Amino acid sequence: MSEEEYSEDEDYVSSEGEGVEGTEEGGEGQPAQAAAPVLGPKEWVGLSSMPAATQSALLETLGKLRERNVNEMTVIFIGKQGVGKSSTVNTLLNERVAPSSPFQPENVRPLLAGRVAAGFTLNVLDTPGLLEGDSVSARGLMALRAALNGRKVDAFVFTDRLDTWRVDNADKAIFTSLAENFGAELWERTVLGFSHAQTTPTDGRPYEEFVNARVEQYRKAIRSTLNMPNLALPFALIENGSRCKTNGNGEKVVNDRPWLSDMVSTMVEMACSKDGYEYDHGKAGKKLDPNNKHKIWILPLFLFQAFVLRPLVIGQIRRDIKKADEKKQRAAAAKH
Ligand SMILES: Nc1nc2c(ncn2[C@@H]2O[C@H](COP(=O)(O)OP(=O)(O)OP(=O)(O)O)[C@@H](O)[C@H]2O)c(=O)[nH]1
Repeated sequence: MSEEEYSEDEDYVSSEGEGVEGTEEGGEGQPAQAAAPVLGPKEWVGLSSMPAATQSALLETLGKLRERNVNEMTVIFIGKQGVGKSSTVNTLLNERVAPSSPFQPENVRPLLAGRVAAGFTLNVLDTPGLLEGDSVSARGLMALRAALNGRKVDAFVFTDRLDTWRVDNADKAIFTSLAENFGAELWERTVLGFSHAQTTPTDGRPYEEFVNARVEQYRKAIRSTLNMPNLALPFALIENGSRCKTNGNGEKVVNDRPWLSDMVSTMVEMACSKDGYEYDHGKAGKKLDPNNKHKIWILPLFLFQAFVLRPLVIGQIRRDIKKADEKKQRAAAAKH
């Protein structure tokens, strides 16, 4: 299996190299083991086995960036567990770079795969799920931070399933957490990716209407949770299942549209419309450290204790001692 893993020093590390270890997360989002040797991105071999129509559509779309003298695009898949992030990375590169399984969700991630075609480098990052039980996963956030550190990201693909209708409090907690830890800028560069898109609406309504309703539900939830009513949040449909329909050109289609080239086109539009996202380590690092949470109160509390509470308590003790002494003296005087 050809698999590349993320290295903190912004390089591409192939697990096929000699003595290369995984990048299991250590504390503070740092990989526990240094990975070596360092290799450059590999040729995008999976592209050549895609249908010719998909190949030319992808090269034409990526060519829009080349026209702007941009030779690289970095996209990162984020979202809950089991929503299809790894599968989409694999489908996009047409290579099994990210292990995807319904039973073993906790793979070594973040994972970076850099692939070069016609002088253009496509960097794709897969990250662990952002939910742990009912709460936002600190491990997931740290892995995302490790993936973002020192890297310019052109588009985030916030992935979820098209065929589930829930956007619950846990989802909203993820929206908020991402904004708090990585800035609202992350959401301004986010494409909503809906997997399991080859589905039949259960209520019998037309497919497009069904898709629009799900997309609008999601957008509304994110915009209102973050109080960002003007977030664009373009969307892409994804179908990684082996039963995905194909058109006459052999391209995988959803609702008669070749979804893979449509998805890449949406990513490229995002990359063209905004400067790449750069993570502010100092700012966000503090948020992720639970020990920093209440540090701001340490000094005021100390001063309050030293200059207000302590004198008050000592004063009260002295008064009590004085009162007790006076009482004793009065009792002794009464005896005589
Ligand atoms: N039918 C269908 N199945 C999908 C699709 N995307 C993913 N799956 C399946 O859903 C399961 C989970 O997919 P993954 O790609 O591992 O999901 P993930 O988001 O990477 O999950 P974690 O590793 O838990 O973070 C796998 O069994 C996939 O085969 C899709 O678009 N359609």
